[in-house]
Amino acid sequence: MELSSPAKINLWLRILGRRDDGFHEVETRLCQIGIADTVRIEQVSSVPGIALTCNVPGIPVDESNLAIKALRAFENKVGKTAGWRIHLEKRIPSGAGLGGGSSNAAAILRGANELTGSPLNLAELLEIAGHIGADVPCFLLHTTAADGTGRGEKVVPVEFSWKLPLVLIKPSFPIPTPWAYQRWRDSQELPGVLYAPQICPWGEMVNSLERPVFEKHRFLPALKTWLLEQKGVRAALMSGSGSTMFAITESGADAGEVAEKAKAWCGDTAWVQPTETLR
Ligand SMILES: C[C@@](CO)(OP(=O)(O)O)[C@H](O)COP(=O)(O)OP(=O)(O)OC[C@H]1O[C@@H](n2ccc(N)nc2=O)[C@H](O)[C@@H]1O
Ligand SMILES: Nc1ncnc2c1ncn2[C@@H]1O[C@H](COP(=O)(O)OP(=O)(O)O)[C@@H](O)[C@H]1O
Repeated sequence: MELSSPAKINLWLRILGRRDDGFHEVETRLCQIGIADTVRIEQVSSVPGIALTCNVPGIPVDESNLAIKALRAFENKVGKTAGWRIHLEKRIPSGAGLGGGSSNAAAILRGANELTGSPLNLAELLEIAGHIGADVPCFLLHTTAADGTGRGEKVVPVEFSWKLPLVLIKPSFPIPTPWAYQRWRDSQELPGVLYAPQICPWGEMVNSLERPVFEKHRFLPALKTWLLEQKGVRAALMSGSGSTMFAITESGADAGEVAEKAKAWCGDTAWVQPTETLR
């Protein structure tokens, strides 16, 4: 079975405070976008085991891979094991704040469930997904957008009718999600950088994690400021815990032009990709 595993951006991510369990209470809107991995999953035998391959070196293919974590969690829930083969054809950059690993985990849950006669309902799949990662449940819903609360794992579907042209810019450095959250409370805003919500027809775009991440990675506030000065850019924001910065443009043509300028501005260190939100 072959499944598409889309990336996401966060149109907003507000941290409300730190919880007793060490996680942070958030309010976020996650929107799927037109960049996707391809996940292939098949049952190959009744002898228990998981063989995972991936086209990108550096992505772990051991038990730490979220795709394997998802399949293990699925088997534990249904109480059966089998021999599985999984292949990940990655296009989503890793450590990018685009939910690539989380999306792969959701695709594996969907695929394993379908291949075994759908023993689990959506609520059961969502419950498993929430224990794999905060960004996994949103990819199980039948809408391309979701609002997350709690750790981000409590999701409700959102009918999102905007097809927003985007430019994604991911610098060469990844940002570990735990690091960003842990530094949020004691972080400070840098002078002259826009952190305030950007009021748009599709919502108030803001990301609380910009404050800790921008303190350390000064390239990102400089990039955000530069993007907001470009013709045709309506808004710019970091996605999730970063390092991807995205700009929403007036048109697809503007997105293409800003992408070309961004490649020149960033040099060849960044991954630059025009795309759009799905609806
Ligand atoms: C929820 C867990 C962990 O307790 O499993 P269960 O214990 O229920 O089974 C899951 O592993 C899932 O946590 P985790 O694997 O860390 O993945 P993510 O949700 O992506 O979070 C990564 C890390 O970012 C930080 N984080 C993330 C989200 C959030 N709202 N607040 C945070 O502080 C935490 O340090 C967290 O450990
Ligand atoms: N299937 C996967 N795809 C990508 N990264 C994965 C996967 N499984 C585990 N990882 C690890 O998770 C981290 C990044 O996860 P990813 O979801 O791509 O980034 P983000 O959470 O920032 O969107 C990296 O440390 C990577 O090694």
